[in-house]
Formats: sequence, C-alpha cells, structure tokens
Amino acid sequence: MTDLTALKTAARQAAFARRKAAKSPARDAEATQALLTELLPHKGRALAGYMHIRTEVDPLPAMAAMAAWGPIGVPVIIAQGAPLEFHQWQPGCTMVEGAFGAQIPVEAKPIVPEVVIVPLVAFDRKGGRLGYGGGFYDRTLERLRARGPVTAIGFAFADQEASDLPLEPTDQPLDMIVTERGRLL
Ligand SMILES: Nc1nc2c(c(=O)[nH]1)N(C=O)[C@@H](CNc1ccc(C(=O)N[C@@H](CCC(=O)O)C(=O)O)cc1)CN2
Ligand SMILES: Nc1ncnc2c1ncn2[C@@H]1O[C@H](COP(=O)(O)OP(=O)(O)OP(=O)(O)O)[C@@H](O)[C@H]1O
Repeated sequence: MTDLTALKTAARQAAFARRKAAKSPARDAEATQALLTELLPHKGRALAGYMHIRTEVDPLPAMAAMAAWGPIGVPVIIAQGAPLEFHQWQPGCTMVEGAFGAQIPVEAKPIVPEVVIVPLVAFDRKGGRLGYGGGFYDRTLERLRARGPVTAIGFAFADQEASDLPLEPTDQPLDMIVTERGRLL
C-alpha cells in the first residue's frame, strides 16, 4: 500500500464517523434548502443526483423539485474501472437495487448531465474530495469534462470537511460545495 492510499483510508475512516454523527432529518432539510438555492440558476439543464446510501445527505427532495424543469439522472455502475452512466429518474419511477445497495431505475435511459450533485465521504475547501475509493466519480467527471462544461457540486454535511485531503493526479476537483450551512466553495 502506498503512503497516499494509507492516508486516504485514514481520512475516509475519520470522515465516515463525522458523517454518521452529523446525519439527522433537520440537517437533511437544511441541506436541501441550500442545495436548491444553488440548483435553481441551472433550471432546465440536465442534472445528475444520486439515491443516498448509508449516512449520505439526501438530495432526493431537491431532485424532485428540479424535475419540474429538466431531466434528472442517477448513477449506475456499468463496470469496475469504467465511468458511471446516469439513467433518467423521475419522482415515483420504478427502482431496483443496484451495485453497493444504491437504487437504480428499472428503465435504463442514459442522460448526459451538465450539473452533477456528487456524493462524498470527505471534502476540503479547495474542492478536494474523497469517495468510497472506487474512483467512479473521478472517471465520470473526467469523461464529462472532456465533452463540455460541467458543474460538479459536492453535497455533504459541514462536518465532513477535512483540511488538505491527500489528492492524486486522477482526483477530479469539485466546482462547488454545498452543506446544511450553505455554500462553502
Ligand atoms: N449514493 C451513491 N450512489 C453511488 C455512489 C455513491 O458514492 N453514492 N457511487 C460512487 O462511486 C457509486 C457506487 N460506488 C460505491 C463504491 C464502493 C462502495 C463501498 O461500499 N465500498 C466498500 C469497499 C468495497 C470493496 O473494496 O470491497 C467500502 O467502502 O466499505 C459503495 C459505493 C454509484 N452510486
Ligand atoms: N481517471 C482515472 N483513470 C484511472 N484510474 C483512476 C482514475 N480516477 C481514479 N482512478 C483510480 O481509482 C482508484 C480510486 O480512486 P479514489 O480513491 O480517488 O476514489 P474515490 O474518489 O474515493 O471514489 P469514488 O469516485 O468512486 O467515489 C485510485 O487508485 C485512482 O488512482
């Protein structure tokens, strides 16, 4: 194991514990309001959200509100080492369990998002991000950015902040960070 991998693993473990302690219905509701404030200027653009797992902050109410304006997709794992696809989601659409326990739409209708709500384990104020370690969002943002402009919005509880995360060249930065305390980047 490289030093960097060990550092990432340690930062991930510490942030998991802080995320678990932060998770609450009140904080989810506050985060929803903050997220909607940042999403509304992007009305009508193709948007990617996610179906929350474990103690992730829940973007679903904000996704449901934005669905009135444009297409919404949620991440689907196609293969290890491959970018994610985003399949179209609508409030109330039929879902099934995908890899790692996240729900995915039964009907597979790919969309290419211009705005991506990115789940995460830890972030720093410079836009650094740690996920579950699969590199899925890094590969996905790399591909989307090669195609055109993308706004990557890290969505998290404020307590998931870390100072100076260890980052690799393949780590794709977040353009914005939104928490229950508002926009932090
Ligand atoms: N809500 C949500 N959906 C998402 C993601 C996400 O981060 N959040 N993903 C973002 O990529 C993809 C799922 N990726 C994941 C990758 C790994 C693990 C996970 O639990 N990993 C284990 C270790 C796995 C192993 O190596 O055996 C762990 O962390 O304990 C979970 C999700 C697609 N959908
Ligand atoms: N674009 C890429 N091409 C090749 N390898 C990559 C790419 N992006 C990331 N990786 C590799 O994937 C592995 C996991 O990356 P990392 O630890 O940054 O995942 P993560 O950001 O925590 O997870 P995720 O993005 O799935 O939430 C690392 O070994 C990294 O080098």
